[in-house]
Order: sequence, then structure tokens, then C-alpha cells
Amino acid sequence: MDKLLIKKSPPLKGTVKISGAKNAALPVLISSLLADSACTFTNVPNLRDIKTTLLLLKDLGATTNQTASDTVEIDACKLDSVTASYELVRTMRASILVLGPLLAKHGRANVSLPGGCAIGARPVNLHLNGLEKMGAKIDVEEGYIRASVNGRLKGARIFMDMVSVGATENLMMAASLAEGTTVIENAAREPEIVDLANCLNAMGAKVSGAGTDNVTIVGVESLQGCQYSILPDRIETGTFLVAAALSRGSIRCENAAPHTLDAVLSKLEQCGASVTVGEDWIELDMHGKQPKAVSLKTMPHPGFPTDMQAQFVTLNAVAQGSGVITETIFENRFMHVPELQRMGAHIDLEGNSAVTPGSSSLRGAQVMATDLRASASLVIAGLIAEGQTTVNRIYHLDRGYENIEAKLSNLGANIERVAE
Ligand SMILES: CC(=O)N[C@H]1[C@@H](OP(=O)(O)OP(=O)(O)OC[C@H]2O[C@@H](n3ccc(=O)[nH]c3=O)[C@H](O)[C@@H]2O)O[C@H](CO)[C@@H](O)[C@@H]1O
Ligand SMILES: C=C(OP(=O)(O)O)C(=O)O
Repeated sequence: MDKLLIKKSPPLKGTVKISGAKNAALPVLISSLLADSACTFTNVPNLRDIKTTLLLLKDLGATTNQTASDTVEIDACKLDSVTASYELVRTMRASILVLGPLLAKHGRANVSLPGGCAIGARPVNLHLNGLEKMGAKIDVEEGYIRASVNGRLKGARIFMDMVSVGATENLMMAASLAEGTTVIENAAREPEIVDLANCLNAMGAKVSGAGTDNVTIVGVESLQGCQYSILPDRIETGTFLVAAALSRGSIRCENAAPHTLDAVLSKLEQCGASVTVGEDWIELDMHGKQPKAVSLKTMPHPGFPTDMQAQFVTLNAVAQGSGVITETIFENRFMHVPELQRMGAHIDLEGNSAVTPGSSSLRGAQVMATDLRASASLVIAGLIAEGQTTVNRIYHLDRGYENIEAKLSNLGANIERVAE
């Protein structure tokens, strides 16, 4: 497996082009299962999770064709299977998102249960309860969710007792082809939900209220293929901005979506960064200063995103003053902390909070992480650590960051990928 070698680097400086959002692209690509003709998606990021999604769609019988580096055509009108196998689902939990579309369009679906992962148990009860409310019969046998419906799914009022991004997406897709109206209450409000709703509407669906906690979907009989450009990745953007802040640098992110990053940008300003935004760009300048530590709690959107928590723990570890970062979404999302401690970071884990008492000096070390954002937090720590940091097992990083080493090198970072 490849690894990244990172040496202490100068303050990051320059321009980085942000890719399409992984978490928007996954449901949007999967929504092609609902259409009666081919879809063309642009601004698709080049990521391992996208390759897995295309493999999954092909495995179901769809044809996929990459016509440019960021453009994919998917024709999923005719399928020869409704089974998402364990082999694919285990490498990408978002595969569960095929459940709603397959059931709505083909009346049946068998999807391997995703199981837990490094950051938490991540059950799928809200996905299953919602589909049952719409008339699906669901059994779990031999590790597979076996779902079927007699005729079409029926519109329903679905109240979710927890805010779930994936369940909101799965139910929105299923409801688009259901008979009657579905109302999802306490829906997730993430920008990726809005992106999926926009794509579904481009196919002819009637989804309204996306981006609020009350989403209404008036079911239609059929959906057509569409052309759709994926939203820019707010987490990739935030990761580069934090890297620039902790290196005391100055960068510009282009092809970004500033309106999706309010909570993150406001924390970066509290750190002492000057942040300027345009319609599709963000500039951050630390004016050579050491960042100040911040305190924050992860929350569903529009609160502070859990996918930016690890990067801010690294920032706080080297910042001036003390800070408290509390994780409220996932029960086990601090795997980066012991690795950062091996690099010399003073971080105390107190329950679900990471407390940083003051500025630590980091030293390079061999580190590895078992999830995507934890890996990113170690890469950015390597930029300011004395000596060399080796980030092993970068499989996870490749799931969610397009060519991170080339993008960071362009900003002046000393980073290279080596094959083992
Ligand atoms: C591909 C994708 O978009 N992944 C994102 C998505 O994951 P994902 O959609 O899996 O996350 P959810 O919003 O569903 O999870 C939020 C919380 O709800 C719990 N839960 C969820 C579903 C359910 O049926 N029952 C239940 O209890 C989860 O265990 C978790 O504690 O949103 C997360 C929260 O913003 C992000 O960290 C992930 O990057
Ligand atoms: C947790 C993440 O992704 P996934 O839901 O695909 O595991 C993430 O993007 O940080």
C-alpha cells in the first residue's frame, strides 16, 4: 500500500483547485438508478470511493463511461441484478444508498449490511424504518438487507428521531418514485442533501424543502436522465484552509462553495486568519502569525461538521492557548489523537472531548490512521513537524482526497507518495 512522506514545509502559499464533493457525488451518481435514460455527471472527483460506486453500479448491470477526467455517463435503465454484495459494501458504507432507488424502481433490493466502521457503529435503522413506513417489507438474513414491495412504494410522513444524512438521501430517492407525497421531518440539512435534491429535480422529481429540516417529495411515475454538475467539496476545502492556517501561510481555494462552509470559516477567523470569499473562491491569510486555539462542538449542518473535527484537533495542538473540541456525532472519532500524541502533541482525551492545553512542538514519526479525516489530520501535522513524517495506510485518504500530495506540493509542501 502507498504511503506519504512529509517533511517540515514552508508556510503554504498559492492557489488550489477544489474537486467535486465526495459526499455529494456518491448519492448523485447512485440516483442514476432511478432514471429511464442515461445521466451525465460533471465535476466528479477522481477518488477511490467514486471508482467503488461505479463498480457497484456496473455490478448491478449499469453501463458507465468516463468521457473526461471529471465526467461520467451512467446508463442504469436496465439492470441484471438488485444485489449489492458484501465485497463492495464493506469497502464503502455509502453503498447502502442503492437500497432506496432499487426498491423504488425495481420493487426489490438485497444490500449487504454495512456494519460498523472505525469511527462508530453507524447503524442503518433510520433507512430501514423509513422504507418500511413507505410499505416495504424488510428482512435481514445472512448479513443482507432483503427488501421488497408489492407494487409501488407509498408516500408517508417519516419522522426521524436522529438527524441522518444518509437516511435522508436514501428516503428522498425512494420517495421520488413512490405513489403520493412523502414528508421527511427532522431531515438532515447538509449541502449534499440540497445537491441531491437539485439533481433529482433535474431528472423530473418534485422535491422541495431540501436544506431545511422538512423535506417534501411528491412522487412521480418516472424520471429521465439529466446532466448534473457536482457541488465542490467543502471538507477538502476546509482541510486545505486548516493546513494553510497551521503553516501560517496564505492560500486561495478556487472552484469552492463558500456558502457551505460558514461554521468552518468562522472558526478559522477566530483562529486569527483573515478570510475573504467570492462567489466560488475563498482566500485565507495568517499574515505569518501562529493560530489561536478554538473551542467547538460537532453538530449536524449548519453546525460545525464532524468531518472537519480531526483537522481542527491538529490545529489546536500547535495553536496558542487552550481549546476544547467535542465530538457529538460519532462515538469513536478520535483515532488521530494517539497518533498525534506520538508526534509530540499534548492532547488530553476527556470523554468525547479533545482538550489541548497549549502550543506543542511536533516531531515527525511513523503514523497511520484508520479513517479518512484522521489520516488528513496526520498529513497536515506532518507539514509543521520537525523532520520527516510517514503516513502509512493511505487507503482511506485516497477514498476522499483527489491527488492530495500534488495539490499540497503545488502550495509548497514537501510531500511525496511512495509505493511500498
Ligand atoms: C458518504 C457520506 O455522506 N458520509 C457522511 C455522512 O455519513 P452518514 O450518512 O453515514 O452519517 P449519518 O448522518 O447517517 O450519521 C449521523 C449519526 O446518526 C447515526 N445513525 C445514522 C443512521 C441510522 O440509521 N441510525 C443512526 O443511529 C450514526 O451512527 C451517526 O451517529 O454524514 C456524516 C455526518 O455528517 C459524515 O461524517 C459522513 O462523511
Ligand atoms: C466519514 C466519512 O465518509 P464515509 O461516510 O464515506 O465513511 C467522511 O467523508 O469523513
